[in-house]
Amino acid sequence: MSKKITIFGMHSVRAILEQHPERLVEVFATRERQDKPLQDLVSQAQRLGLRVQFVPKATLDKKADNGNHQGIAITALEAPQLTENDLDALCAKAGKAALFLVLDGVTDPHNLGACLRTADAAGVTAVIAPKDKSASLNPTVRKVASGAAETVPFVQVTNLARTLRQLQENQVWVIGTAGEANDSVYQVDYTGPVAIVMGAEGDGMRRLTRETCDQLIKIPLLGSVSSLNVSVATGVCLYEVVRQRHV
Ligand SMILES: C[S@@+](CC[C@H](N)C(=O)[O-])C[C@H]1O[C@@H](n2cnc3c(N)ncnc32)[C@H](O)[C@@H]1O
Repeated sequence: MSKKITIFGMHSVRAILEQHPERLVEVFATRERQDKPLQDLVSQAQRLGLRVQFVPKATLDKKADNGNHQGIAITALEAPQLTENDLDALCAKAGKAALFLVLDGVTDPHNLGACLRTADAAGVTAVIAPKDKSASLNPTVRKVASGAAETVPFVQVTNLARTLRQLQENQVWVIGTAGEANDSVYQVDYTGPVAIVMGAEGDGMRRLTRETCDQLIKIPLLGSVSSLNVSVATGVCLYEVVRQRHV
């Protein structure tokens, strides 16, 4: 039986209503807000046959752990957990278009949420992260992801270096990112199946992760800072892939 989770905020709730209505258990909306976007979402839930419970704002504040719920929260069944066992099938299904975002130890929920949001926008096949020492899909991540945590497959693996080798066996070219790399993000051909590996906020990629990559790339930095925020760097890399594949 799947665990029940709380999801809040208009975008995240809409993503579940539209993409996974079968996972919905309960819907709570605030009595205090009557605006049209919220009413539309409530009507959408009611059309699905769900009973919407109208509750005081304080009840939603508590459910969202004081996060910005925008007047709506739901209880939903957690999506089935994906692991390394699912990767071969994901590679086979995506074929040449496979695009993986690998996060080696991103621990800040806001960064994970922002990476998922960008991954969704860029058409990523799946986001991969190690089970340990990484942020997991908590309510803050889901809210920051703006619905993307409900749409992008999130694969949690036991051993990241082994997972990168598994991707390589599936003909995926594994590209690590590091400020001191020789090649620029703009010099690589991303038209075949690729995985882009991002490092942790503080230390970057771990040694074994870095050594397993087929190639390392840097994003040129022209000012005085020594690195970009990991979610910003993710956006730069993924959108170079999008530019090459779709523009
Ligand atoms: C805040 S940085 C980590 C900085 C860390 N001190 C290091 O040396 O990698 C977090 C991650 O964002 C990505 N990143 C940030 N700036 C980058 C750059 N200029 N080129 C390539 N990747 C970058 C890398 O994935 C990096 O591991």
